[in-house]
Amino acid sequence: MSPNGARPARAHASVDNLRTYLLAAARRAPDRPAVIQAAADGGLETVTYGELERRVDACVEGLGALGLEVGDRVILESDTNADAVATLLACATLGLPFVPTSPEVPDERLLTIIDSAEPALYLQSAHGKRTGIPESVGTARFGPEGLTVERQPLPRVRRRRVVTPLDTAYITFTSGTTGRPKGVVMSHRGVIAFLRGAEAAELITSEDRVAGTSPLQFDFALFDIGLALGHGATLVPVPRDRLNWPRRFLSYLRDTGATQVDSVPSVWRPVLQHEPDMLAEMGQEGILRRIAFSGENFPLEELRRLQELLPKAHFTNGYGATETMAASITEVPNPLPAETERLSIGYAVAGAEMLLVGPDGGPVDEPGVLGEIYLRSPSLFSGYWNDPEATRAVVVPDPLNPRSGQLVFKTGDLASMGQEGELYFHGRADSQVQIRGNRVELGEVERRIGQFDGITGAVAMILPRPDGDPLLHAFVTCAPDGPAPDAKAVVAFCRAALPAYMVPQGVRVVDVFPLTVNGKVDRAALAAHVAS
Ligand SMILES: Nc1ncnc2c1ncn2[C@@H]1O[C@H](COS(=O)(=O)NC(=O)C[C@H](N)c2ccccc2)[C@@H](O)[C@H]1O
Repeated sequence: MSPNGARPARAHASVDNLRTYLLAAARRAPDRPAVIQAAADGGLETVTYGELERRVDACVEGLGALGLEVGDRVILESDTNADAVATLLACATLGLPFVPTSPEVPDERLLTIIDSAEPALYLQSAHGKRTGIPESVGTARFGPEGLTVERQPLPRVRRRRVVTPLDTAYITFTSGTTGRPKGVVMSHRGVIAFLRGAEAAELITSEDRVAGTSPLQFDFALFDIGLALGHGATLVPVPRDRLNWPRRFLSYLRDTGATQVDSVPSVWRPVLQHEPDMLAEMGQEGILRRIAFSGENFPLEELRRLQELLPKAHFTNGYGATETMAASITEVPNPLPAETERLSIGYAVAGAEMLLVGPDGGPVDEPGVLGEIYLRSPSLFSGYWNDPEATRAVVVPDPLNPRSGQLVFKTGDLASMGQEGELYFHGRADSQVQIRGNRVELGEVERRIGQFDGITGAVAMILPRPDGDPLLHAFVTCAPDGPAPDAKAVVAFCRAALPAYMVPQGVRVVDVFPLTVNGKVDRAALAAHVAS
């Protein structure tokens, strides 16, 4: 018998733990819908807060019998749905960090994550198809009635008796520009500090139905789960296959009664291209109260078109990194004023603060001057999994008061400040390059190209060349019914308005922009186009 008896450690109900925070509504109103989702028979299924808590406890019982220790990692592979939410809350109850992944993640990437995280257990749903999980990892399937164990986890010594707010809620592996994935370790205290700060933005009420469109390994999905359940509202996970068919996507939003849609900008691109009329109908009915987006800049031409179709909707720009869950939530005026050339990322959520720091390491406090965003936040991550060096590079002493011991997050993002101290995003610091000694504003190049008749989207990027100046290249999408724009004409159009060093040397038309698994424009894939 282990020293603290057979009972696994638990979180005290009165302290910050993802389970207690997200199931608070279950005690207040157990019969309210927590999740509305696609059912196996093709219809819709409603899972109430009471039923969700029952499923959580069934999973806690199954997990508790495996003899795992607080801190043991559990890979959770699933689409976003009620059972995935119940399983991650069961992990939280027992202090088991969940590592979210989804069925679309390729085998070798999952194996890389398993190699790094060394999980005790791998969980997939009853009909999950993944095979080849290493022998060192226990395997089980989760469902509404709890767990079905296939392979017991290896026995481990257990010493912990209590799950504390500092313990890890989840570890999200980001693609990491260096290729080796970095595990962002997020504590219960960090996640809940962010969700509490987000409450002050008053995005939703308990009457809302929040449609989430992100895969589980993208913390936007965890933001949707946290926002919806934290407010006693209803989460409406949109199945992946619905996202690929605009008509089916819009029908699903209508059938589920979604009042808000949370997504990366690219989710709207096919809808704008193929189903503007259906969207306009829904816009007139005013059923979509809010469109919330995050992850990357929303191209202004596309955002303006979306606003024209949804004149009654509120638009919200969520900015920030997984390392702090997010940083700011900013209302975007609808319609966007004609002269607006750059979206505001406003001010940090309640309880946090965005600082602008100049190249000299000192504060930037004059409007219009570029600086790097440093974020002071209680939702700062615990560090990168097993990578103290990478952690030290971004978790740094407060630049304004280095002796205080307070640590802030060095975001790697550039921004400038407006007249009221609100911030405007200018891109990644590491994507700022000089061409012939001039800093290139890729956003400006993209905006100019986007104004060319018939072009519906533009992505500009710098391709470093071994010998000589980097190459400025642009990729464009165009209206399906229009003629493909002539590359030379586009270059001339840029030359008429941009300084020479910001005129792209090459313009290539693509059908659609390639996307990463999280739905962001896959710039590496575009760059490979040019290399080929
Ligand atoms: N609204 C933006 N405009 C423009 N560039 C952006 C924006 N949101 C991120 N980014 C960029 O994406 C980076 C962070 O990427 S990430 O770690 O994968 N996290 C995300 O993309 C989503 C983020 N965790 C989140 C989740 C939920 C709500 C809000 C924000 C930022 O450093 C920015 O460079």
